[in-house]
Amino acid sequence: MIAIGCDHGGIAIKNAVINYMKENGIEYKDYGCYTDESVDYPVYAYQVAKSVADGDATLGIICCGTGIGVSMAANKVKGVRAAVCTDEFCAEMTRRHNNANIMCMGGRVIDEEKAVKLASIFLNTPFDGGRHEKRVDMITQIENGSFTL
Ligand SMILES: O=C(CO)[C@H](O)[C@H](O)[C@H](O)COP(=O)(O)O
Repeated sequence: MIAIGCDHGGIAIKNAVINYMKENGIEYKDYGCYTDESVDYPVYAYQVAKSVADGDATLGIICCGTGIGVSMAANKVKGVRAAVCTDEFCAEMTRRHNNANIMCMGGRVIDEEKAVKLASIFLNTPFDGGRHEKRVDMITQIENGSFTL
């Protein structure tokens, strides 16, 4: 299951990504928001992040105006590696190298077509492992307070 959420700044691209997932039979849970009324992005970022961190969702997508606010909030949840992506290369590399489990996008930065393209790449690209495994483990150690130089 893919967890997805947004604030008012990201609702148009979130809806486009939801349409893509519907068309492709991808199971998802939409944590809101559901209108373009102004809301507070941490409310939605937190719910998607929790869903991924708890193992309910395999991956998550969160959209706000820039993608930055939701990524900051999501990355405060233990176990989350959320990446802001604005292009195809980053959407691919953050899965292959960082094993990102959440992608964040900005509805005031990219259009709906680009958001769908980035989502399809993010959802279909596996982690490369290998040398990247150790580096991702270091991120987890920083998170746990066990990282040493
Ligand atoms: O958190 C953000 C910026 O990093 C998001 O883009 C929000 O969507 C944005 O701050 C909302 O702004 P608004 O002026 O309240 O619509």
